[in-house]
Amino acid sequence: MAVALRNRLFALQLHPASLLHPSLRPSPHAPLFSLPARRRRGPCFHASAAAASGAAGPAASASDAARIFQKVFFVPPGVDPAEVSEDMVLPGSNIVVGPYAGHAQIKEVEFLKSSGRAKDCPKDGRPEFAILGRSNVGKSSLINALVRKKEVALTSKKPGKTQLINHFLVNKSWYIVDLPGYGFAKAPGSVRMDWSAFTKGYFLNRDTLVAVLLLIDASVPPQKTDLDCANWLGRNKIPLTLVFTKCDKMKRGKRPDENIRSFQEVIRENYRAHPPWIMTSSVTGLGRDELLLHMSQLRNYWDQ
Ligand SMILES: Nc1nc2c(ncn2[C@@H]2O[C@H](COP(=O)(O)OP(=O)(O)OP(=O)(O)O)[C@@H](O)[C@H]2O)c(=O)[nH]1
Ligand SMILES: [Mg+2]
Repeated sequence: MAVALRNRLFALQLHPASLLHPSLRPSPHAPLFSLPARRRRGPCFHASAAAASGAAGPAASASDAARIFQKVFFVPPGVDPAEVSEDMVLPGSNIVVGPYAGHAQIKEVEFLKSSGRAKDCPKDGRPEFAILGRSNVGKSSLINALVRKKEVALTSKKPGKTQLINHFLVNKSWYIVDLPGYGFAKAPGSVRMDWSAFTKGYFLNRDTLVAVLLLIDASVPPQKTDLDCANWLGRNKIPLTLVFTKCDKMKRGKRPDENIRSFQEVIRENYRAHPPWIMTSSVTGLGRDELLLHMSQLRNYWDQ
């Protein structure tokens, strides 16, 4: 298993996780990792047995370093937590690549429809990823970067550009969903999303939702609205991946990785375990291939 995964990573010309900035490496005090179970279809990605229970499992004979790895990294189904090693982790993330990863490239993408309400969204049963985050965090830009097209999703310097639920059909088989941003208090009432109605109608009832990609602006310190949102998703057992955006930017002398670390420290208080996270930049393409690979393993597992 480990050899196959290593080969796959090598074939993708990814760099080993040892290139992670030291500040992003797991600390011995990092929280246990788990991802909420997928609703209605049984258990989804979860912490290793040892990490979930705190008991000594197969990891008992592993080194301290290996045990820390198993606790802070996202260990997908099909991977024996005791076999996890640094070179199986996607660079700039805490995500281990498992056997469900594959077919990550996007060959074609088409805009399918915009919906004003959750109940108007497509009902064809295809799996989907929702792109969620504050206004201006870079949701539409990330979609364009993922699909490698400039204007598939419309972007703007002004917050509040995306105002409807936009479904993009990828490779005729799954959806990326661009959502309006939250936390844009200045938007006039007519263009402001009714988030309380939306969350009930979409996140809590969308059976085809594989995961939420919660975008966090890494160029600014942790924001309360983002933490509230992450906590809400966690409480409602909706699988999420934290996608840090704008990692190319520096602001107020703070490096993005310091902001990321601060965010993780705060979220740790509310999460029993840490969700998967990944660093990206829509300007430089940082994290693009890695995020697509992660999405492929979530999708393929969901689809089986
Ligand atoms: N430097 C940098 N700028 C970015 C990045 N991603 C987005 N931006 C800029 O941030 C601004 C907002 O980007 P959008 O993609 O429109 O953000 P959004 O989250 O879709 O915004 P709303 O639709 O208003 O909620 C634009 O000016 C983008 O060019 C990034 O990775 N790095
Ligand atoms: Mg947008």
